Amino acid sequence: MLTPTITHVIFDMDGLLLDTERIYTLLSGKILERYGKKFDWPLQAKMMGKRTMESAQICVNESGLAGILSPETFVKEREGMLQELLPTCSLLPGVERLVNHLHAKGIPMCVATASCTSHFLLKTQNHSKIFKMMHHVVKGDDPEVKQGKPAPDIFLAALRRFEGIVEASNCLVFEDAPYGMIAAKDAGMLAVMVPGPRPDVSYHEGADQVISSLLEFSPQNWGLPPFQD
Ligand SMILES: O=P(O)(O)OC[C@@H](O)CO
Ligand SMILES: [Mg+2]
Repeated sequence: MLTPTITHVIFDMDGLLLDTERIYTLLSGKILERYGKKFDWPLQAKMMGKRTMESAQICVNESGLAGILSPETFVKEREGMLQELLPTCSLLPGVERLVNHLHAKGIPMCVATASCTSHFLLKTQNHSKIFKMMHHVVKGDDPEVKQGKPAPDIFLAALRRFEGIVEASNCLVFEDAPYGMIAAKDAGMLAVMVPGPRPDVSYHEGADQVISSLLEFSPQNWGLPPFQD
């Protein structure tokens, strides 16, 4: 295969840069338990990458709680626990090494996350060094993002905010979620999936490469400068 020429990188955030999906899983499970329901991976896969109210609506509907638990109540019951736990999130393996490397080599990078601004601030408050290296961040509540993932809007908005004219085909997206993968591919970009600890390969559909963590990523395979170490 010809080595692609990647000139720009777009990072998803939850479950890709930060280990926040475990917090969402824990809290969604806690709330559903109160209503005698279980939170499982197929449901999580439908929620990952979705914006707050969209993911709450999916959770309530798919758990058969429509009419019993409203998405607004679900979000309200979860909010207090999120405020407490989100600032405790850590960087996922390989993030610091890759972001520092690309920054040192002058590769423009940005973040495209379904996270709303208030949650973004909680999640990143202890990781400013990493996020300072991003050229820009597009969040789920950005006015330009009409539709959330799996629509390509957020990645197209991220593309437009780089300096100069950048081709989607020269952009590499890193994502953990099936809907995020669809969004990246529909935006005309190349995409590496880091699916996290889940065995079900059916969710890897459409990825140009699947790796178990960013520690496995080889920049030179994408036309990016190789690691020195
Ligand atoms: O950062 P991403 O993975 O787009 O998702 C955030 C969203 O799942 C949390 O509300
Ligand atoms: Mg994600």
